[in-house]
Amino acid sequence: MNVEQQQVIPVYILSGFLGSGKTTLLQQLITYWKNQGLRPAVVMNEIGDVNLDGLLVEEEVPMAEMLSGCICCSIRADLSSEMSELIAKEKPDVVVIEATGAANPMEVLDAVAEVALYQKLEIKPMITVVDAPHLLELARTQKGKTYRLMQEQIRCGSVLILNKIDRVDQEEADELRGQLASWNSFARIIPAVKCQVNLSELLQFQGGHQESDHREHDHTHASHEHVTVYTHYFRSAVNSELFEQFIKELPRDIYRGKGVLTFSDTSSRFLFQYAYRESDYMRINPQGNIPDVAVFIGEHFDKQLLASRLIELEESVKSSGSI
Ligand SMILES: Nc1nc2c(ncn2[C@@H]2O[C@H](COP(=O)(O)OP(=O)(O)OP(=O)(O)O)[C@@H](O)[C@H]2O)c(=O)[nH]1
Repeated sequence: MNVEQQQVIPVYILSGFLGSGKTTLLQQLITYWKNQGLRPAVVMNEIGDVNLDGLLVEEEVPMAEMLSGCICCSIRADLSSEMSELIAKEKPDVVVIEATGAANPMEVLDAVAEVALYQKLEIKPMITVVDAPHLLELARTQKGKTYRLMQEQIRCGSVLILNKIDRVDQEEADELRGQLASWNSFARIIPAVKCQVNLSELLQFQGGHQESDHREHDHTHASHEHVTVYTHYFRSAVNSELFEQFIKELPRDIYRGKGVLTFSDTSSRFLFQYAYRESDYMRINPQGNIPDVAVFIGEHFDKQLLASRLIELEESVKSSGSI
C-alpha cells in the first residue's frame, strides 16, 4: 500500500512498575475498543520465558510477545520489527504496548519512534500506572534502583493512574498525590482501584489538551503532555541547509530526533539522527515504501510550533520552485 494511503495508527504505551496493574488496565482497554468495533493489537513483553500476562488477554486479540527480556534493553530492534510485522499482518486500528515493569520509559519511546519512521503512527502520551502501596513503601526508604525507575516512569507519564488506592488510607493517598505532583507537575493524576477509570476520558485526554483540566492546578500549562513525541510526515522535500539550520535551532527541551528525509538539493535520501544537540546525516537508499518523516522526543515542547516550522520548510522549497 502506498504510504500516503496508510491510516495513522494510534499507539498507546502503558508504563508502570511490575505488578502495578498494567494488564488490568489493558484488559479494560481491549474490551472498550472492541465494543466500539475497533481492532486492537497488543505488544507485550515479560521478563522470563512465559508470557503470563498474555494468557489474560482474549485469544483473538492479535499480539506480539517479546519474551526473555525487557523491551528497552535487550530487544529494542525487535520491538520495531515485531510491531511493524504485527501492523502489516493484522492491520489493527489501534496498538497498545505494555512495557515490562522494568523498562525505562524513554528507551521504550525511542524504540517506538523508530517504528514511526516507516509506519504511520500517532504516538500517544504515556500512561503510567503507579502502585500506591509499593510507591509509599519505597518513598519512605528513598533508595534503590527500583525507586529511581519508578520515579522515571512517573516523570514520563502524561496521565498517572494512582492504582490500588484501596490498599492505602486517605492520609497516605494524599501524601502520594503530593509526591507524584512534585515529580511531575504536568501530569493528570487519577486515583483508582483495579485501574477502573473512565476510559473514554482517559483516551480523549490522550488525544489532546482539555482546558478544563488546567483549572485543578494553580498554574497554567500549555499541555499536560510532559514527555512528548511529535511525528511529522513530510509532504514534500525540504532544503538540506535550511533543515540543518532548523535542527541547530531546536529548543533544548527536545533531546532526541530521527527521521528519513528527501532533500530538494541532494540526489539521495538521508537518515538523520539527533541526540543531545549532536546531529548526524547518513545517505540511505531505503527499500520499500518509506515515507519522509521526522520524529522528535522531548519534554513539554510546543508541537504546534515545531509543526509550523517544518511546514514552512516544505513551503519554502515549493515557492522557490526548486526540486
Ligand atoms: N488490591 C488491589 N489489587 C490490584 C489492583 N489492581 C490490580 N491489582 C492486582 O495486582 C496484581 C498485578 O496486576 P497486573 O494488572 O497483572 O499488573 P501488571 O502491571 O500487569 O504486572 P506485570 O506484568 O508484572 O508488570 C493482580 O493480582 C491484580 O489483581 C487494585 O487496585 N487493588
